[in-house]
Amino acid sequence: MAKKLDPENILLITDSYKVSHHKQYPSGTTIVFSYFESRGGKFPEVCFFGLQYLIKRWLEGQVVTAEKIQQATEFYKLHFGYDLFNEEGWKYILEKHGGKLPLRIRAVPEGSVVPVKNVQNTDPNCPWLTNWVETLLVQCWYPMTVATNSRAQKQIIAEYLLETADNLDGLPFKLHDFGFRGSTSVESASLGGAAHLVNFCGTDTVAGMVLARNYYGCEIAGFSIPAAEHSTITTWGKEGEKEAFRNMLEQFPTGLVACVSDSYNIWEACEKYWGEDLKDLVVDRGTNKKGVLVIRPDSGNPAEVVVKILNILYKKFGGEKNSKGFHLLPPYLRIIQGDGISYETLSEILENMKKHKWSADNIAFGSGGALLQKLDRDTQKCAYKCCFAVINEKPVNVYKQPITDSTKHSKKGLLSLELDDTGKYVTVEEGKGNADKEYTFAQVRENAEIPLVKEAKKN
Ligand SMILES: O=C1OCCC/C1=C\Nc1ccccc1
Repeated sequence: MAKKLDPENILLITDSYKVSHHKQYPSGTTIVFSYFESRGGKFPEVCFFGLQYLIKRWLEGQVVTAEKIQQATEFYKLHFGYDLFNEEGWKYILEKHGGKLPLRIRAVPEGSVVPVKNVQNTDPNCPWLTNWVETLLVQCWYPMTVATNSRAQKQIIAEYLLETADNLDGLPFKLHDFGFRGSTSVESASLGGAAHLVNFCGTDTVAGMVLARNYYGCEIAGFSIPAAEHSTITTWGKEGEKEAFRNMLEQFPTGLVACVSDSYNIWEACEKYWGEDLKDLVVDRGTNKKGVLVIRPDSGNPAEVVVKILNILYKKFGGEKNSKGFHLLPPYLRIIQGDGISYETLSEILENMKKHKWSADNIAFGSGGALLQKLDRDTQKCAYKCCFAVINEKPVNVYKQPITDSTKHSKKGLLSLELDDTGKYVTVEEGKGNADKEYTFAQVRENAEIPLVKEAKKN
């Protein structure tokens, strides 16, 4: 039985080819300076988020130990078939820096909507370290892209609320994270779930709130409510669906409760069960116990199904017109559409509601795969490139400009390396091994806030 490897060993968290890179830089290279950027993509603006987690989770403190070096040495000997691994280099970091990484990572504040981050080695003997950590740091593409995609949907919903609702008060709970099960791992769900929570407060992805607390100091970053799933309805049988619904109202006598209602016939569920047989219970729960019933369709064409349900419920429960002249169901009755929701489909649904004079206040959305999973590094074209180096004390601008793809050219030259007053390139103070600027989740949310909300808060 092969000896277990430590999956948290930073010497094993890189691309294999990087293990050979310490032999490939020009001799005399003392500094490698690289930057991370989104070269544009689906969204013109990107919301930067997740670096703090990556640093605290993987790069902070004494991350190098003699045991980890030994383990990596043995592993890479097997992997390459001979001694290629830079054992000396890592031993140097262990001895000189006590196992902390002599790196300087600068980035815009978490949550800000400008995509710039740069990295450099701070010990002239470890120029190969800057790009060793590329593999890990480029994974920042994921939380950044989720936060960006989620924020773009916040913008859409805010616009429709401004047009069809009295105010933006409901915005934080308008897009609920349904994506935990569709995520590739618990860690990616935690990162993506936290990224969504930069923009909203509604989530079922518990892992996201765990990360928000553990890495951004937020005690509770999201909220949810008691809600049915198909199994808790269908176990009552088709004949028992109405009783299953009644049970929901009785088991959760106050507050919001959501009930998926499309197991058999959503039209009959709204018309007969909610609209007639259980109507008094719904109204009483609503008016006397501040209860809100949230009816959840989960199939059919979302834009059509939502409007058809609104019309049925209006016929049965009545409603009112708001200050913008749009219809609103009674305050104890709302809808959540959690099927087929994405940046692309959101507008179709909201536009169809608006066309039929329905306020966006009547509805909330749930999104799963599109929110946390249907993205990749190309969505925002995230890359990490070396743009500057110091070789034999000479500054060198570094760039690539492939003749085969001009859009892949990289920025060149010093983006913001420290200079001392004699114009010499100084290796900034040794990596203290910890992030000297930490952001609270509240600060991240404030940095990411959309202009429409900032405007509304002023008035
Ligand atoms: O359907 C689902 O699939 C994925 C996990 C969450 C989920 C529903 N949750 C929910 C929460 C609050 C109001 C309504 C539903």
